[in-house]
Amino acid sequence: MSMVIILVCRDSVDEDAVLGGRMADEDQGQELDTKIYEVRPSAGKGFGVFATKLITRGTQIIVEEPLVSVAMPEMVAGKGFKMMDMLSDLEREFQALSPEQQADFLQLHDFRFASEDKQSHLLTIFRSNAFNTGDKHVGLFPTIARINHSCRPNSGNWWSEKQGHRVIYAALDIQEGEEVTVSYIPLLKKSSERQQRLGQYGFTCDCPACQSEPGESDKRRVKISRLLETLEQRVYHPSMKADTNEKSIDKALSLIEMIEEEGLADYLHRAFKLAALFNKIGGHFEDAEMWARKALEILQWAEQGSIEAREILDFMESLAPGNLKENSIL
Ligand SMILES: C[S@@+](CC[C@H](N)C(=O)[O-])C[C@H]1O[C@@H](n2cnc3c(N)ncnc32)[C@H](O)[C@@H]1O
Repeated sequence: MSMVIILVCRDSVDEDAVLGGRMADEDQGQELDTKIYEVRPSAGKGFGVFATKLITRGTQIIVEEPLVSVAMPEMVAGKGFKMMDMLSDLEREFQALSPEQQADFLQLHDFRFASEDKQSHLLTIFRSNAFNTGDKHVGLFPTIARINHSCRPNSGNWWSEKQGHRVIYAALDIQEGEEVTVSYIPLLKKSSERQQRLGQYGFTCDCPACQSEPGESDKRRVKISRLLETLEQRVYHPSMKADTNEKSIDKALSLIEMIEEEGLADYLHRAFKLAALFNKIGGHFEDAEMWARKALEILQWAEQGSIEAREILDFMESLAPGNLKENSIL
């Protein structure tokens, strides 16, 4: 749902250490269980985050505020972010940290290209680990930074503007001992494009999607991407023809199936929402409510009162018999 903007981390860590993380989320009135994960070495990937017991889908695994957050540097087409513009902000933020926090920062992965041997470590560590903190800022989350990438991740990743924290939640059941994974990049791309993006992080992904039968997964992802885009446009300009809307419902259902087959759980809420909207347009209010409820469930795993979750709640309210004559989609 929310995405890493950054570059790479290198694979040279002190493999003796096992780290813990901050796990209390008082704002959401929820005590998170500190023992559900541990940070430990992950073969060939440096550190990783692992489930220490079954983590059922929907569980918030990590809720973390950024240690530092700075304005996003300007993006230059074809060249990426102007990282040097960020350095002075980063140095100022770093100086304001306690010695322990500075140590937490400096322990994180530090990927640098060969041409960067003189580059500031603050900058390369930050670049290797940072996640968005809103549309215009980017920050460092020391525990979340230990989560490795998969193109078929088992966890979702959400920035809460209201709470000022990032949430990692289980999008699927995660078995005891299984590694917790998120995606660093947009996933509705072919494997070759994904690998190119991940090259900036200094590794080649060997997740099940990247190892699967060449072509199959790529084709499905391209199809999912096109269908999502088409249906998300069409739903706000629905056809007056009943059979066209019925076809859109079928397409939304096949979208859900493809997303499930491809193991992209983090994209499901968008497809559920489409199924809900097209069912309402088609006058199938019970089905509309059922799909809306599924979308809401996922959105609420990440954040109870988000704008997106409230939109779905409003939609569900609009399905009540007295409200239907309004005839708006949401
Ligand atoms: C944000 S850090 C993740 C945590 C890191 N493994 C650590 O030890 O702190 C990103 C770095 O982890 C490694 N990494 C992440 N996902 C990986 C994957 N799927 N395969 C291999 N290495 C991966 C790469 O070195 C990457 O630059």
